Amino acid sequence: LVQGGGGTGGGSWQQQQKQQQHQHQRQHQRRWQTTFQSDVDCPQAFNRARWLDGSERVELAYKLTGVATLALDQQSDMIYYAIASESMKNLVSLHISHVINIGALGGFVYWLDDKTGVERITVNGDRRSAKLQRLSQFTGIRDVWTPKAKVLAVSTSAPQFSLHSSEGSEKALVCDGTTNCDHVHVDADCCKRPGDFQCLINTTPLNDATNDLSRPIFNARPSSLSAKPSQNPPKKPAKPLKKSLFDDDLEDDYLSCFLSKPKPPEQKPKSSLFDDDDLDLDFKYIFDKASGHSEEAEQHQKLLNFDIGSSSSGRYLPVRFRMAPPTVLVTGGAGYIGSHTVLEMLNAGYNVICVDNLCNAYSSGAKLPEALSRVQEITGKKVHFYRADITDRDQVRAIFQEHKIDMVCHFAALKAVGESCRIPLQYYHNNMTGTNVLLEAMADNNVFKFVYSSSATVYGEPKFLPVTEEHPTGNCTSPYGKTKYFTEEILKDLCKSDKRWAVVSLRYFNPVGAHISGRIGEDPNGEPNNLMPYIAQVAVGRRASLNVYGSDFPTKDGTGVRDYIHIVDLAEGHVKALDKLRNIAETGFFAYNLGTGVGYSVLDMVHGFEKASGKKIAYVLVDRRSGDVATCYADATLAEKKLGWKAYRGIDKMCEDTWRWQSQNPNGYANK
Ligand SMILES: O=c1ccn([C@@H]2O[C@H](COP(=O)(O)OP(=O)(O)O[C@H]3O[C@H](CO)[C@H](O)[C@H](O)[C@H]3O)[C@@H](O)[C@H]2O)c(=O)[nH]1
Repeated sequence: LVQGGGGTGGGSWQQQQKQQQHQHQRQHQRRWQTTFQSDVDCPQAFNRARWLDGSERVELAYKLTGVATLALDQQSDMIYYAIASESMKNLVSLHISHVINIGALGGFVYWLDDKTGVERITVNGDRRSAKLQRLSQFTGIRDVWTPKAKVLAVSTSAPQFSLHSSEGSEKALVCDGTTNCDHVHVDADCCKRPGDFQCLINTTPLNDATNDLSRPIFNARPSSLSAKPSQNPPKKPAKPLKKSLFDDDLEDDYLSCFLSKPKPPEQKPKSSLFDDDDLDLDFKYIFDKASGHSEEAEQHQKLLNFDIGSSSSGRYLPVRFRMAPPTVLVTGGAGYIGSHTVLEMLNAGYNVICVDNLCNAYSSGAKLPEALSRVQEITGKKVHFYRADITDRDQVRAIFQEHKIDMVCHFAALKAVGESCRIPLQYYHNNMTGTNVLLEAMADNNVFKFVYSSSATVYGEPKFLPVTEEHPTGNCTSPYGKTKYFTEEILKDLCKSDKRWAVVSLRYFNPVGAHISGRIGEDPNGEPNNLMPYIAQVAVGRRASLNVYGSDFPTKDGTGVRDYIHIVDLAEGHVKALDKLRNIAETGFFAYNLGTGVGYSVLDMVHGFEKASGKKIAYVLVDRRSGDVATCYADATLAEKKLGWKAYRGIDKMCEDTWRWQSQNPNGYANK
């Protein structure tokens, strides 16, 4: 995955280090023409790599991120060095995505696939054939082709961006200034003509009269470029090339591209880009439509996680944009937390593939487990589902073979504290071996972004409150808790051993509640272990009364105090974690508490539920349950700071939503 231009990076870095940057710019004015003027987040790797030149810089970014970054403007030889160098040997495909920088091909996208070397180049636009063929000869790359790309452009710091139709004057897409534009508003009236589009990266507000919006950056019309396969394997250069690969008429070529008036499409594409009036098209949709057939659509999807190049003019700025969402494998996706998270992920535009062995999820025997079928019904989006066990290596590998997975969100685990004391081996096998199998399959398939479903249980008995992420971990009493703790340790070791891993471990406090629709919720097998489903089942008449474990804790009413968090808040936390992983090249292990920071007692929850349901909850005060602590609640400020996430649904909402689910589904999904 590559962002082009010597100026990879963005303004957060620039803002922090303006002085250094100016110095850097002066020093490298010729070599690195691109300036850094956007306020988009600058991926960490780019920051770290910024003082290195040439292929060194590229290689460093690659090592740090597993993502190839080619930074080039006038130093196009760098492509050659980078491809030929040892550290890039795993590259199989190169996508030349974008042309902005004067005198250079401004953006290059690589994606890793296999360990066989670069095999394919794709390019957006139709003006690079000579260069690509030369690149093909130099590298032995077998296939050079041009997809029918429709190129999109977005702005960063500007309050709006625009994508113009081929006439160059009408607004096609408008998005309000965010750097992460999954969904854009499409003005269907001016998007109906098929085929070609021009990009404008508009760095100033649209109402700025000085900004000429009709000026195209380049023409993204497809061409029929193809190069002959080369028989020769890639050769390492004996010495650096004297001439640039792309030193011929590039600048002219670029300029003509930049300034030329678009030609009408040579042939009518099979379908219009925007052949309906849907005003909420997302980029994936656009690309699926644009590419006309599935392989190209799939290729396009691979190109979507990149930051687009920058220009030295200051007029066109580096942009992070996404034309289609990544594909996330969700293990345990049919469970309580999994299904709610899948729903939020779909709403956020992710493609989701679920795997679940259904050991704790209801299925009527239909293709989809009931919870996921309802998630599809609520979202109107498709979920791919595999009934499979993550401890089964072959099954897991088969899923990775079948799909191009970008990230993994791992919920699949056994979770009952008491049961884990009775059958610890099953817990260790399922929770830890399963995770190892998954991680191995990920690494084998070059997938290194992982969101882990952890728990406040890793803190053991709190030594201080609220519990921050700095609180020591590992003092867990149950085998279940230990599996969460050990897995976190494995993940930390993994991140230390290989800098490509980016892991977010989310430490949940006490998830409760249900989706507002009342269609999905918590449906435990047998007698509930946890408080909220127990209360709900008493309210609905399935159980006679609640046992309140302990009334002599040093708390306001003697009952245990916990940090209950609404399941939808929790699910949104996962989406934020995925967003972080997909947008930032930073790697390593990160743990965040997901809680509200507020503690409620057992009796608070009972009374809250009575209020929401209008039902009396019968309860009996009994002895403490072994292993229960008096009070536990989170400091969740780190998640707010780093993920931009905060829980905002309170106890009333938690109880209301649980009741809606339980009263509409008194016997859970089976509804017997
Ligand atoms: O029938 C019940 C069930 C629970 N409780 C009380 O309700 C509170 C919450 O208990 P839960 O079982 O709902 O939740 P825990 O805090 O014990 O455990 C939860 O949070 C832990 C982390 O703190 C782990 O993640 C664990 O898996 C998860 O269930 C505790 O004071 C408990 O004693 C009752 O009084 N009666």
